Amino acid sequence: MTATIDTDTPQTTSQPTTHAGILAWVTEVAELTQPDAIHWCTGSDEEWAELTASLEATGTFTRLNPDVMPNSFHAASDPTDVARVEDRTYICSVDERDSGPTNNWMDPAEMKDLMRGLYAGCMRGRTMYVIPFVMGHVEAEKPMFGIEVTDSAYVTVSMRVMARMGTEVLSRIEELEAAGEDPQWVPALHSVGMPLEPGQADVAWPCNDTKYIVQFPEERMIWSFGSGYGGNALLGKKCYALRIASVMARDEGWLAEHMLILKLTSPQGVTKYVAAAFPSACGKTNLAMLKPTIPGWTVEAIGDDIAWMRVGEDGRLWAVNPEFGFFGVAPGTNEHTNPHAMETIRKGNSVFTNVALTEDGNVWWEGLENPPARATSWKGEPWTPESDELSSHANSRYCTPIKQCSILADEYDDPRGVPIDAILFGGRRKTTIPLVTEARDWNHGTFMGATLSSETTAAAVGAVGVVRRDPMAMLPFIGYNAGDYFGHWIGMGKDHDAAKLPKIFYVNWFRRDEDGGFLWPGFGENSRVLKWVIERIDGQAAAVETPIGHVPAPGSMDIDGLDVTEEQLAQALAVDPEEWKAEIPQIQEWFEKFGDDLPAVLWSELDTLTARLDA
Ligand SMILES: Nc1nc2c(ncn2[C@@H]2O[C@H](COP(=O)(O)OP(=O)(O)OP(=O)(O)O)[C@@H](O)[C@H]2O)c(=O)[nH]1
Ligand SMILES: O=C([O-])CC(=O)C(=O)O
Ligand SMILES: [Mn+2]
Repeated sequence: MTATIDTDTPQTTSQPTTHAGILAWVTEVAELTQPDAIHWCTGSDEEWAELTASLEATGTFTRLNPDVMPNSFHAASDPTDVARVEDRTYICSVDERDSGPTNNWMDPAEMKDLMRGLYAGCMRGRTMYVIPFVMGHVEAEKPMFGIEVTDSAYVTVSMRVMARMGTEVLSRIEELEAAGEDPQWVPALHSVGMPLEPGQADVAWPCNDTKYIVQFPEERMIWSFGSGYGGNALLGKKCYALRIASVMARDEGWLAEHMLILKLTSPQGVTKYVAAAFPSACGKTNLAMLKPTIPGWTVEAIGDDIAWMRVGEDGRLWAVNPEFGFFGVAPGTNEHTNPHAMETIRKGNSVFTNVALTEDGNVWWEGLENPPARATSWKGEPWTPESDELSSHANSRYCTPIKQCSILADEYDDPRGVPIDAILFGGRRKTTIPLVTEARDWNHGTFMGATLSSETTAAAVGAVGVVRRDPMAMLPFIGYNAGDYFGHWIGMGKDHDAAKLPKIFYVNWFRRDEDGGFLWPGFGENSRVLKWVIERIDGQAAAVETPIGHVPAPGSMDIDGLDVTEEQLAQALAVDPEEWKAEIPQIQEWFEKFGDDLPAVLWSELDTLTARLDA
């Protein structure tokens, strides 16, 4: 289907669209980037077979043993291209003020000049793939279309797992056009930035030391260069569904958030929906697929990374997961921590990046059961359990179709989504933050989100374990001025009946004792916290009022059969006024960054907290 020929005009698979705007843009990109061939993606199984075979041929993919991981592949990245690059990520708004103090900014015209220089001829010797995709449902009231153009077959294969894509999407765009509507689509340009000269052999993981991940918020446009890593290159995910969508959400009165969505059913058959924002590699996937340890409770997954939430006619906040797959952290995933993820993965049709490859054609990573006697590490070196180095990168990932998840809730397929009862904010903090705290009201909950702090993880390039403010777990993903973003959150409570909006809670699974051990066992045991949250909403569980909000009253949390001492639980739940007083100047410094753009309500919340701690 895709032919590679050496002429000035790229060979194109049969022209699949009559859409003038899309054709014009694809032509413009091809003229700039000079690919050898253009491939319009259909999303078919044949195309998957063709692309994965070509990735095997270039050494990017190793096919796994079909008896253990059917139709699945191992990939190892260049060792320098393993995570999101936050210092190379830009919000190029027309006005610098609109990108705010938490984003990198460059004048859009200047950035385009610079990047056109990088893109010029950058696809020489390669095929340019055109991926029509939709984030969310094609049948949504206003479908959120995108066209990603990329010179990476790895990205194309991964996009097929992570988003609804292909002919079906293009047909829907054309159909809406024909009906006289004006379907919007986000142009998303990606290149690994490594052209091939005639005769030059390719490498398994092409990329470029120069990287730019750029959002043009007013134009709703994305330009990415130099990286093949998920969050930098699968442009439907962080770039569109969070950065660009957060701008759309601000303008249109909804929320685009870094949140999981789960459905919780009690032994009495009462159903609740919970959304939770934790920073990257801080437990969203694990909570979304939780296997409760308390009898009679069930969790079904709806999403593990992104939630788009709109207030419905009933005044409630309705959430959809715009994605189609899981791009999950591999290390630490096992039969105990996340049995449902393991079951999902074992069905195959997956891409594993930067994990170890075993001699029998399987994958392995730190934390998984049954370490192999010998394996090849993610760096391509021989590895044994005695090796000093890790077998897998700390941010190694599996990319797996969501439909394979046996606990996927039926509501996942409903374009209206689900009405959210509770929002959890959470981070990775060794001290200070209790296991669970309930906000007094929407504004207090927004304050909790706006001051959320967490230790940095391997999901982004840079130091790991450094505490930083990560508001609503969205620090790297807010596509505009974070001060305005806080204002938008406050506004949601003002413009709507706050009583019908979700109740907000702050959780911390990561608090430690003096010896550095976790005070709370986490994973399936987090169902006990979810139960308390639901019982608070229903007015059943008791709480104690503290300066920072309501925490579980002694005896109010179900700890039946839990292997935790009273002392440990008390420590996990403790509110230490001295620790909190030490937070105040840090929060103050954080808020000062935003100057006059910080909503006054948040300053009042800080004053209230300070006064309560002093009382
Ligand atoms: N101690 C403890 N660790 C947890 C818990 N839940 C998750 N983790 C650890 O958190 C890390 C990654 O969590 P994920 O669920 O994959 O993270 P995520 O929030 O989905 O991350 P992104 O995909 O990067 O947005 C792994 O190292 C897990 O072992 C928990 O309840 N307790
Ligand atoms: O973006 C990625 O590559 C993975 C992810 O979910 C995150 O970092 O939050
Ligand atoms: Mn994420």
